[in-house]
Amino acid sequence: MRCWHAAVARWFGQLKLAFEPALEAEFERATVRARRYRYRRIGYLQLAMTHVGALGLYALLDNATIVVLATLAVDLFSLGCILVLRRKPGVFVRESVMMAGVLCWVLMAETLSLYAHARYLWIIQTAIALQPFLMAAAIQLRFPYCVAGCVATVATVAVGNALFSAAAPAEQFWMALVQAVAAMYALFGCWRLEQRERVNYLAMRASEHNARELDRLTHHDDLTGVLNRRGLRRALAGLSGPCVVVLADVDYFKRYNDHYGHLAGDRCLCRVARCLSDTLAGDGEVLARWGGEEFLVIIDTDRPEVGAERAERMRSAVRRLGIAHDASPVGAMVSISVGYALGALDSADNLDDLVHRADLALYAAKQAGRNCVRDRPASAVGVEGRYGAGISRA
Ligand SMILES: Nc1nc2c(ncn2[C@@H]2O[C@H](COP(=O)(O)OP(=O)(O)OP(=O)(O)O)[C@@H](O)[C@H]2O)c(=O)[nH]1
Repeated sequence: MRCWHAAVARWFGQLKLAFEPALEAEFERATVRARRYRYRRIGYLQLAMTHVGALGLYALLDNATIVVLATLAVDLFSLGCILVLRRKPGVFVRESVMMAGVLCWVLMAETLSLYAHARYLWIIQTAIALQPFLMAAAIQLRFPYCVAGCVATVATVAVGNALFSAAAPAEQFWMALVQAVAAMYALFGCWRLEQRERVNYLAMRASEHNARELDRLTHHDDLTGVLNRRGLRRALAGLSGPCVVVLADVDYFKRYNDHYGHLAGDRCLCRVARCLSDTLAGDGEVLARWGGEEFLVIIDTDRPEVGAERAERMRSAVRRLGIAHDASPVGAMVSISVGYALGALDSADNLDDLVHRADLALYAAKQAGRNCVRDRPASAVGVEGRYGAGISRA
């Protein structure tokens, strides 16, 4: 019993076609190219089919002029559709034009049926009944437009039959039945195809999201969101030339963890990472978490003074954050020590060498009392002395 209920609920759930509006617009954007391409292809197909159909009608009808005129009308309409589609119209114009293209066929068949011998009428009427099939199976109009198209087709045929058809009432009833079944089938087919397309779209979206997430996890640090080592190597792949490597390390971070707890330590690292990221000047600069509480910045420059300026900017920015660190001997606030080195990046392979040189400078900064900047090799930059008060030169 429950199974039965669940199946019905699932089926009704599947009947829903609509995404929320934002997703609807995204779906339209994602599928519009394929749709335009398919519609154009159908336009060309319709041109070819019109001519094949015209040959058949020529054999059925005595009146050649009306066949030529009807063929010409459909030709012009098909070409018009193709031209409109080339101009990349919005969804309303695009779907309406295609729907009108189908109706054009219906009208042509209705007009021709006026001139048909009574014994051929059923052929033409069946052709009319097949129009909604064409819509659903080949054109695959968006569902609301398919509904409008089917209603318009059935109405056109009903009015045409009532006013002009020479068929007997019993024949008219069977023809109407065939058309109704065809229209229902078309609606169902169109709904099913669009439903599939939507489900596929959602699956594609989910897999793209997963791929992005995998990429993010592989190349970014989970805690701070900045690049990790692997991400940094990828960002540097293919780059070569002079650069400045800046290595920053949070001072007395073990004490911070011990004093405030590991979670607070995590939050502190996140704030420091965001702060360092804000100090980057643009495309030529990359920030990564090198490990634990160490951050690395690569600056695409051959001028050591740029490295000195950027390193000092990082140091003072972190200090300005004003994160309390009661266990730190360096002014009861979180601070970083920074070392930088100028070098040449031949490939991502010699990155370790450059980092090693920056690490030596960082070591010098730690030796100098922390919360300061040093370069590599011995020529220390007394940053506080140069940019402000406090830490002395090593
Ligand atoms: N909360 C937190 N702590 C971390 C993380 N990664 C590394 N640490 C801690 O960072 C601390 C680094 O300590 P040390 O290498 O001794 O350096 P320090 O205490 O900062 O001292 P100096 O660098 O010499 O100023 C260790 O206690 C690590 O546990 C992390 O992701 N989160």
